[in-house]
Amino acid sequence: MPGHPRPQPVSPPAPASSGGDRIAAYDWEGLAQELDDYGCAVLGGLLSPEECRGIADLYDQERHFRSHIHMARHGFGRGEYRYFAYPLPALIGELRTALYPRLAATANAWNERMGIQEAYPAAHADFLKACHAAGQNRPTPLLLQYGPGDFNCLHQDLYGDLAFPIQVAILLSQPGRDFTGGEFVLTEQRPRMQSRVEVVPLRQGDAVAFAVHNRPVQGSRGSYRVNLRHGVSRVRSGHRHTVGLIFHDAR
Ligand SMILES: O=C(O)CCC(=O)C(=O)O
Ligand SMILES: [Fe+2]
Repeated sequence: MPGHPRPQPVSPPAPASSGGDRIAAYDWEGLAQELDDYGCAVLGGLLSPEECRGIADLYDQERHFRSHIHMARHGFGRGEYRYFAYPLPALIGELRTALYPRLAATANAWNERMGIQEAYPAAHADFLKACHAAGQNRPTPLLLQYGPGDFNCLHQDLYGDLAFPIQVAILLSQPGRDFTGGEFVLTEQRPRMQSRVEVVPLRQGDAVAFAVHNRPVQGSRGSYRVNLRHGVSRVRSGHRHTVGLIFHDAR
């Protein structure tokens, strides 16, 4: 149109990189240090807003899931979630497989410091084989949905004897626009001391990796073991979706 700058041709969107490439691009030395220091670490911008919406939209498509939990019925809080069925959506499966070896390095170092004999294999497929041999066959990645007033009580996602000690949650909604409140929180119970709390600020598409159960903390006289729980504070308005990536299968 005369007098108007010509719109630039719209270039096709860059093809999304695979889950594996994305995970490899993070500074894992830095993330491992954060996990050691605080029991949690944030992977900023793991998913694009479009991917977040695409995954959140799966919530109403029954065929992707094996079970549906209403948290209030179990005393878990208020809100609901669904466990994915196998096969997992491709991106979720790729991210879980690619995250595992990075987190296993930290998990193995923690076990050594805590005097726990167990060592996690380098490949997720091998860890899943061990889960299956222990009778834990059901997939645990989940999609959570919170509305106004909903919250997730402090808990630990342990589903059998075999448990991988670090898990990941990805925020799919945009704080401030889609919801308010609904902060991800972690508590750390320390032996003979008062508990410590961590509130993790997340943007849409950010992931937080965190200790599920126990981790070692460096004290002035060696390491001591702390007991963690995670949860979500009350959603004050709007709707909040997250994906949880748990690395052990469930009994
Ligand atoms: O909704 C959240 O941020 C936490 C969900 C959760 O408990 C989990 O992924 O295990
Ligand atoms: Fe959880």
